[in-house]
Amino acid sequence: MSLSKDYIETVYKKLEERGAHQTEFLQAVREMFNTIEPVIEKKPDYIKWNILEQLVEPERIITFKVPWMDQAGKININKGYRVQFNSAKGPYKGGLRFHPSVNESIMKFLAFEQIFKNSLTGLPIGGGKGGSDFNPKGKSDIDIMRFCQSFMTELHRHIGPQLDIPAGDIGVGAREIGYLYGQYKRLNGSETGVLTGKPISMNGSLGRKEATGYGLVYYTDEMLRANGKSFQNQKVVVSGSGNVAIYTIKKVQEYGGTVIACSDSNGYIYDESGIDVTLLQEIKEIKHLRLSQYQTQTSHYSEGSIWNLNKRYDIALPCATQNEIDKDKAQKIITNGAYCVSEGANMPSTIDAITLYQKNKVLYGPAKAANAGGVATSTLEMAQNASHSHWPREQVENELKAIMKNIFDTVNKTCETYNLGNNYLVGANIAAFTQVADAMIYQGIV
Ligand SMILES: NC(=O)C1=CN([C@@H]2O[C@H](COP(=O)(O)OP(=O)(O)OC[C@H]3O[C@@H](n4cnc5c(N)ncnc54)[C@H](O)[C@@H]3O)[C@@H](O)[C@H]2O)C=CC1
Ligand SMILES: O=C(O)CCC(=O)C(=O)O
Repeated sequence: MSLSKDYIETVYKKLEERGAHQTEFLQAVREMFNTIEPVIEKKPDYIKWNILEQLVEPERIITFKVPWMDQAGKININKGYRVQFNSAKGPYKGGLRFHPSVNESIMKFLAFEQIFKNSLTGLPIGGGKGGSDFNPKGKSDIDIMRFCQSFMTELHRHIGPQLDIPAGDIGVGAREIGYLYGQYKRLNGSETGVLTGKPISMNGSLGRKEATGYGLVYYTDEMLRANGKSFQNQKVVVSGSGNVAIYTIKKVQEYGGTVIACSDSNGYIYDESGIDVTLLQEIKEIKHLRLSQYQTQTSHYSEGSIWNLNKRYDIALPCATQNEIDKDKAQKIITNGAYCVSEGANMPSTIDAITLYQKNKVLYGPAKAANAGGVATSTLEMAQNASHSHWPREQVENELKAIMKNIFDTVNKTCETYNLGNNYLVGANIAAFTQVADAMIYQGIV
């Protein structure tokens, strides 16, 4: 075994021994560690500074109790988290997730991914993530507000515009960010730059809501065009029907593709003539109903995973949740004819699924590059708040487009430098890792 391989495996083994039960976090680290041997080999300083061991240990994990009384007078207790993982590139930045599956492993994997994603944007932001095992599904506005107020009553002392700037993720949209900000303001006074993804009337940025989905399509379009293809006349499957999925579907349609299926956690709709995104928005974004309520003359609803669909399509855009595509589902996607998988969700593909994409020469856009448009636009929101300005939609969208193109160019150039062909996963990981690791070395042992 080479010195660098030996170093990588020693650090991983130690991490595994210390927390074997944190499977999602270990998976995210394994996926990164599988790809960085060439840079560790090239730069002995990474071993000298023990960068990998420094990198996998969060700078701080805040865990707290979130007690709240619901409308019926029942007292509920949830767990709250904020993982402040790495600040080498700037203040901690990353979303909040409210979902019953939330635990420390999921928070750590998301924060770990965020470090590298944020670095790829080229903007001065470190990596963090937070959330709660609170389930917002089916809750009234009053219950959501009470939970958010209690959550922020603790979180407010750990965040700030120069320290840590949370935003949304699964289960946290503009409504939740609004309630969280209201409580922050009661406790600390006006400080608009402390949260992003705010409603527009509360100094949020135009274009933030659409940014992750639009950014995914901009990034994927760059990747397709670099390989002589485009969205034009392509059949596309998008998982999820939340924030990222809806704006992905919208932009794919603008780019000439047809989205034939989308899903929620219960099932999926299939419509060969294309999803009616206006109807989808009405059902999911406005009325917060189940996807089974979507009905047109040509649509069919089925229970189960969308990745079990047996139809021919060209491009798969997973936009729901982690590990939604395992090896068998990846095989099905390939058998259905898809030549491109590009990720809107964080870590939607297992390591075995990724290996299968690579064996079958599937064009693969890894999440940390492909879905970076949301956090990039959050940083544009921070810039607007800090300069007491409000940019027109066109300005935000142009900046987002330029950032996504720049991310693809950086990844592509790294592929050229390291002779990786179009292995964009390794290109993205190496480009992101070197940025963060070099910044850490400049700052010494901190
Ligand atoms: N909102 C943002 O700006 C960003 C979100 N992401 C990632 O995108 C993904 C989706 O997030 P959002 O759209 O913001 O959340 P959301 O809460 O608006 O929507 C989540 C969607 O995923 C579906 N879903 C959740 N669990 C599922 C499961 N086990 N199986 C199938 N479907 C499931 C839900 O039904 C819903 O349609 C997540 O992985 C998130 O981390 C990534 C970058 C930024
Ligand atoms: O907008 C942000 O700060 C965070 C977005 C996010 O959570 C993500 O990129 O996964």
